[in-house]
Amino acid sequence: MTTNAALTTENLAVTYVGDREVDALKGVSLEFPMNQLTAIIGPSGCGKSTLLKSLNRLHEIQPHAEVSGDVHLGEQSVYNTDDPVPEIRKQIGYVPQTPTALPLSIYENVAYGVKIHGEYDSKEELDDLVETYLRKVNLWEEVKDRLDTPGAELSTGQIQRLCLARSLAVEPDVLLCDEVTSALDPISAESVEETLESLKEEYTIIMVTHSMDQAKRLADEVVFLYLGELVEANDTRSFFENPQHERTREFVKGHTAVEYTESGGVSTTESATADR
Ligand SMILES: Nc1ncnc2c1ncn2[C@@H]1O[C@H](COP(=O)(O)OP(=O)(O)OP(=O)(O)O)[C@@H](O)[C@H]1O
Repeated sequence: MTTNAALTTENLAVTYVGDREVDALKGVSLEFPMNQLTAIIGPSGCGKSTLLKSLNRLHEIQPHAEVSGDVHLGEQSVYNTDDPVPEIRKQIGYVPQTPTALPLSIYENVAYGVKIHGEYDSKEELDDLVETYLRKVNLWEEVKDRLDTPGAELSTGQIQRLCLARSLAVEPDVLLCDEVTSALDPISAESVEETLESLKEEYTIIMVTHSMDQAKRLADEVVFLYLGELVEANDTRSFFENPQHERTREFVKGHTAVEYTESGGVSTTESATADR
């Protein structure tokens, strides 16, 4: 990967210490290049969401998650810092899988974070910001005549783009996207993909996806995890056309599945899927 990294992880490990101890992430060191879209892929349960959420300490809202190692945003440590967590999450935004509008108008959904952080001087400036970010996510033309109506009245795909606009409006350095198209119908998913495509030149985006087709279409870089370990990180073309590791080759050609056994261990199987 390139040395022009927006975000780096150093030996990042996450263990869930609830009823059953799970080493969900095992010492992952990675660089996420600036102004590129990186897709995190791998079989179910391999730690994709855990990695994504640990990048802005979102896993901390779950009980029983222990972390070691560190994440750096540029030179700044995400874990060894006195900065309040909301400030970190402003710099490293997160868009969840399920599109959820705040119980506010379309306008206020976008303005929400900007108002909380107090980063505007006048109503005109806020109006401009709302328009700018609705345009960035290709939603302005669809909603400009009904900005005062509830965000929740939009379609699911529109709400997901509204969520993107809300995250972008606080000007994050990095945007984390957790399977942001998986809850959408194909047409809405396509419009969100088009939005991500248009944003990736300007933003550092890190996206978890189950779809290898989507990773091929959208990603500049691909990170492949397997049972909590980093197997391979490479540019998308090299990753799919010339995988360096046998495990990657197996996944790319057959889609490795992981199943948990009754004793709590894991077994692996190969199965062809339509999702490639
Ligand atoms: N809160 C939790 N408590 C205990 N174990 C957890 C918790 N969250 C995740 N895990 C376990 O950690 C491992 C990694 O989970 P994670 O959700 O990160 O994987 P994933 O690759 O995102 O999975 P999927 O593709 O199915 O969404 C799995 O074994 C999962 O069961």
